[in-house]
Amino acid sequence: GLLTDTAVVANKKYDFVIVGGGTSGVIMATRITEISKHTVLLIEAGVAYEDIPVTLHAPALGVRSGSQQPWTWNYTVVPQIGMENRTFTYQMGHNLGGSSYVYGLYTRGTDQIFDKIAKISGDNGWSWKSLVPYFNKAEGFLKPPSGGEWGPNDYKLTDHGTQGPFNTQLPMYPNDLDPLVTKLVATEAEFSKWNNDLSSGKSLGIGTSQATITKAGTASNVASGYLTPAVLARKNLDIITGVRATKLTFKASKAGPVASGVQFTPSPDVNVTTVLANNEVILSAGAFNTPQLLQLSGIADKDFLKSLGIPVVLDSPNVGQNLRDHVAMPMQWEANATTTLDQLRDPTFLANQTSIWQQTGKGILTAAVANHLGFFRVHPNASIFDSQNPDPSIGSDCSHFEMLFRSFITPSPATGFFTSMGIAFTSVASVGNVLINTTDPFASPLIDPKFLTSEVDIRIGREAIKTARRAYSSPVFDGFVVKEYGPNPNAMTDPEIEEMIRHSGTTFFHALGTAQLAPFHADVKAGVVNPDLTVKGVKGLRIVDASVIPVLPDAHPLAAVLAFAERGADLVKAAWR
Ligand SMILES: Cc1cc2nc3c(=O)[nH]c(=O)nc-3n(C[C@H](O)[C@H](O)[C@H](O)COP(=O)(O)OP(=O)(O)OC[C@H]3O[C@@H](n4cnc5c(N)ncnc54)[C@H](O)[C@@H]3O)c2cc1C
Repeated sequence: GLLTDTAVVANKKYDFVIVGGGTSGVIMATRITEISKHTVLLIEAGVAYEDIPVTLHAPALGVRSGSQQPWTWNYTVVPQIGMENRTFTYQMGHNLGGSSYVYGLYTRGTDQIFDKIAKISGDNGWSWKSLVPYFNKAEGFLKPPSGGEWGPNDYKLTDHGTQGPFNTQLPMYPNDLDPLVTKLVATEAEFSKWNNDLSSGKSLGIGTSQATITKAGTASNVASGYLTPAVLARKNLDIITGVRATKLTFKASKAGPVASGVQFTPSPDVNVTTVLANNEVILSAGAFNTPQLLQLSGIADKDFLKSLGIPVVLDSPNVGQNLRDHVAMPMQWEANATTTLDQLRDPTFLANQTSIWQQTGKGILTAAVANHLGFFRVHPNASIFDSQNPDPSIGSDCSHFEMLFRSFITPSPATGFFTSMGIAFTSVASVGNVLINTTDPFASPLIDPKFLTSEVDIRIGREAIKTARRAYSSPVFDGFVVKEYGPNPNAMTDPEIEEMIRHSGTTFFHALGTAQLAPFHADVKAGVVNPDLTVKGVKGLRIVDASVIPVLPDAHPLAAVLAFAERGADLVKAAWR
């Protein structure tokens, strides 16, 4: 059941103790407890699903949930040397359901990414073909009504799951941009590649987005999707929220350290409670907190641990390294429109729409982050790659950047209506890290994506911005797009555009890779976990979350995280048959 009292679980033993009730942790807990002999405790630091205000489950409002809330971690990255030493906030989910709820686009990425992961790990189970059943297992795609409402072609499903707990669907709320994007595809050669299904494994081209929205018009969330009343009623599953895991405990064995349990506490001034794991401790605390917890527990580079006075349990130099993330660059234009989401800044309009949404699950509050998006490679004539700056994309089908056609900007200025192009650099060369600088488990780890420290990322970004401007300068948008608004419409030359990127770039919130997987035969110098996600050099410890994914998909990564967790659960079931 759902617990909040630490006394209930103190000194109890479970077969599996899962740390982090986010995207991956919820899936792990749900799937493992399908086997009735396995007992599971899921520990979540953040708030219960019910404690997220109801209106934030409206897709268009969740987007605006912002930082400094009980349901987000409110992290800030360290000053970014590639970004004029700026910092920016990083709102990882701090709630049962984790980061699955905070935004809302579903994209699986290009097949070559997963085939590369299979190659790196020496495990064909991580290939695109092997993962499709796991993508499908998680996904509950709500089929669009037949007919050609979305895009120039009828929407054709390739291989999607329709029975899974995590709902996806085509956008529920059309906007003024939709017919214009369709026309752009039909009339402009550069943008003529239409993609019927951006999640087919081939992602290049413009297509209708797949949004993480439920049938009821709420934002999809693993907590509401997986943790049904029947699952919550399972006798072999306990979930405790509002408590933070502070350390893993170990016992010695001939074969090396064995993870034996987890210490946790609701706040720094309350003594820790220890809970023991018969079979495994599973870390699903996400790309920042999983490496933090490993480091606090003595699993990291030994010299680094010694510098902080932490006893070394295992010298594992890659813990916290290989942080990968997408740079985001929002480009904004004034629009000759009255129906963009900017309307929501009017309190009366917002109140009316909130009531419509609450009563019917419909209306503008069901609007997706973007109704159309496109994945692109840089123009072949751009010749931006050379021996010093090789192409960072994983394969020739992978995108270099993405453009989201959006019918609003955030924060919305006091007056006026806007349209924007959410740009992400989807093939990124810069690599960062997440390292603690204190033994205080309540302190934030130092999050350093090292954005724009690779020259090639700037070059790709410049091409992306020029491409976005070419798109919105098409005559197709005459009468709708008025003029460029931000972040710097005067940045025209390459050095000016570079300055704009360094000055205004931020994250697309797609961090992963900080406990990357490596082949079974390779030691800790190659990676943190084995292909079955067990931690190298320790027994009884597994990591299942975004941290293990060694290559950043050229897409929004939630779909990949869902698939990794679904397979991760099968790997656990197979190991403890
Ligand atoms: C703002 C934002 C927007 C995003 N938008 C999209 C999008 O539109 N499309 C997309 O595909 N992807 C998106 N992503 C990325 C995607 O959501 C993540 O990659 C994915 O959810 C990560 O899953 P996870 O299981 O690794 O971690 P999470 O889902 O973050 O789960 C980790 C959980 O562990 C808990 N936890 C952490 N430390 C502790 C501890 N010490 N003790 C107990 N519990 C702990 C956290 O509170 C959290 O609930 C977005 C991410 C963010 C942050």
